[in-house]
Amino acid sequence: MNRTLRIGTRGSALALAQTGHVADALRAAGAEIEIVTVSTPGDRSSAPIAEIGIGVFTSALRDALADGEVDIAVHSYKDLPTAPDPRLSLAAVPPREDPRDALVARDGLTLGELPAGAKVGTGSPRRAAQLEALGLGLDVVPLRGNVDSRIRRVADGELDAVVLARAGIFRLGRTAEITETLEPIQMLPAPAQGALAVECRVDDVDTEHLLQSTLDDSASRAAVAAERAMLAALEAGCSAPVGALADVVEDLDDNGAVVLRLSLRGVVAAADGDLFRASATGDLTAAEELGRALAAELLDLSGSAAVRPAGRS
Ligand SMILES: NCc1[nH]cc(CCC(=O)O)c1CC(=O)O
Repeated sequence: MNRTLRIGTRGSALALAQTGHVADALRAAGAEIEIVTVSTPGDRSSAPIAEIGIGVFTSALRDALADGEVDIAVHSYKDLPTAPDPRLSLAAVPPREDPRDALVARDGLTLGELPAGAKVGTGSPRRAAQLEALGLGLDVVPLRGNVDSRIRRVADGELDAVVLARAGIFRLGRTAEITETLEPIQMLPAPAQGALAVECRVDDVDTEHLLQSTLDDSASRAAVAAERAMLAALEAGCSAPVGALADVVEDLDDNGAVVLRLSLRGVVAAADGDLFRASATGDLTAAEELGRALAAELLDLSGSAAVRPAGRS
C-alpha cells in the first residue's frame, strides 16, 4: 500500500498519546502515516457528560472519517455509543491496558485512609454510585475536564482525591501519581475501559486488513464485546449507571484440554443507591451472547429500581 494514511484524533493529550501509539505500530509495519487533529463538541463544552450526551467526543471524528477527511479514527472504546455506525468498520481492538480505575489522592492516601467527609471528585455516575456504596462517608463531588486538570484539583488542595481510569493515567506517563489501583470488587470499570477502537471506512478493505493484521488482539476484542453487549442490552431496558469487566480465563474442555473462556462481571446502580451485581462465564467465541445473558439477569435482579438518569464513563 503506497498512499499516506491520515489518522484522525481528538486533540487532548490522552487522545494524542493513544493515536501516537497506533501510528507508531502502523509505521513499524511499513505504512506512511499522517496525524490529523479533529475538534469535537465534547472538547469545547464543560457541561456534565450526562447532559451533553454520549458520543460527544466521537461523532465529529466518525463524520470526518466517513466523509474521507481522514482514513483511520482512534477512539477510547468506552466513549463510543453502543449503536454500530454502518459507514465504518471497527477494524482493530489493540491489546487492552489495565481496565481498572485508580485513585489519585493527597498525601499518598488510599480510599480506606481518606477521612469521612473527604471530597472525592468524579463526573461518572458509575464511579459515584460505587464510591457511595462503600459506606466510607465520602463526599462525592461532580468533576469534568481532562486527566491533567482533574489531577490538578487534588494538587491544588481543592479536592482530597479523584478517581480516573488507570489506562488514561498510564498512557500519559503519570502512574507515579496513582495512590491506589481500585479492585473491581470495589469499583467495576466502565464497559471497554482501557481499550481502544480503531476504525476505517467500511469500503476501505486495504486499510481494514492493515489495521486488523497489525493491531487487533482477539482476546481484548472478545472481552470488550461481552462488556459492550451487556451495556447495550441494559441501555434498552434501563438507564442506570453500568460497570462491566470480562477477563479471559483458562478452563478445561470435556476432553481435559485447556480452553480460553470469558468470565464477565456486571454491576448496575439503582436510583436509591443500591447496587445489583451478577457474573457469568462463557465461550470466547460467544462473547455477545454472554453479555446479553448477564444483562437479562441484571435487569431481572434490579427490576424497576434501575431508573437513575443515564450516564457513562
Ligand atoms: N470519559 C473520558 C475518558 N475516556 C477514556 C478515558 C481513559 C482511557 C480509557 O478508559 O481507555 C477517559 C478518562 C477517564 O475515564 O479517566
